Amino acid sequence: MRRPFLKMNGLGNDFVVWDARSEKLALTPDVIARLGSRETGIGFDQMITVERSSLPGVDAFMRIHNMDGSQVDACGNATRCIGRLLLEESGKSAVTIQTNAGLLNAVASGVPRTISVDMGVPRLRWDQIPLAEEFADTRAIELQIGPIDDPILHTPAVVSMGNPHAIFWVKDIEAYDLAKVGPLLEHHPIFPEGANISLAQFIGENEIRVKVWERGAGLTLACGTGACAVAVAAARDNKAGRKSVIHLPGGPITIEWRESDGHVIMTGLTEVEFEGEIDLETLAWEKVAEGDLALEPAGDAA
Ligand SMILES: N[C@@H](CCC[C@H](N)C(=O)O)C(=O)O
Repeated sequence: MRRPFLKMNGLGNDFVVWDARSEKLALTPDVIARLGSRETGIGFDQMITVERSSLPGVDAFMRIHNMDGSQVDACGNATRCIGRLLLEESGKSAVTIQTNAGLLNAVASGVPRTISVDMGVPRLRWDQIPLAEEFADTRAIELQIGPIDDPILHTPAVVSMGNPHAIFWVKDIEAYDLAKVGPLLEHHPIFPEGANISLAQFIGENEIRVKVWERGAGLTLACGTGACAVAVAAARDNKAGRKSVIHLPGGPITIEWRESDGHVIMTGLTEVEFEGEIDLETLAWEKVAEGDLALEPAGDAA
């Protein structure tokens, strides 16, 4: 059985997107991991399945799997990509996407291929992250790796954007081997559901350089929820204002933690890489059309 898919990315954080609104699709974690492998499969950081939502007024439900086959509740970059597809398809000025982390609204930003998503209210209590033990203040929790008297990394801020994030403030993000320390921190017992691990460095007023080791996916070029979590952690600690530009390896993303209602608004670029088709029995796949095929021509990003 051949099935079409789209390959998209948000600032280089890449996805295979299935439209399962009229024809259901259920892949096992093992098949997802095989498809996600850049050696043997299509290769992606996350797999997104767009399904019908049963909620009135909601445009679609978005199911998210990491490349290792695990299902998760939130993915910022993919929400912008799916928001763009639904906006272009419907011609509406705003769409609502149901996720397991809540309902998220997406609008076109006015800049070609650049979408703004209301990511909702960050969750800051220890049991919402979740953490394995109680911390009254989640701006800097007691956690360190490396020698006790000379830790490599210590006292991260923790934030949930529907998924768990730990943020380590450092002077120079390049001074750390995130591929080495990321897996240790992702699976640290303080995080019962694992965590996405960010290194964050101030490079100017409200300008932060960030690298993310993603739970279930490893180092990615960008993590949208990671960028939101960093911006919230910075503003919460008075290290930055309510609006920051987060510079990820894949490019910049603007995050505003809105004063009026505490919602986090994420604005950044999306890209359609190609359309493909796959035989779901053999997993043999091919590209059928390349390039950013959707409506708007390329332009400068925000
Ligand atoms: N790339 C994402 C986050 C995807 C999920 C994450 N790896 C997790 O396990 O929570 C983003 O753009 O937010």
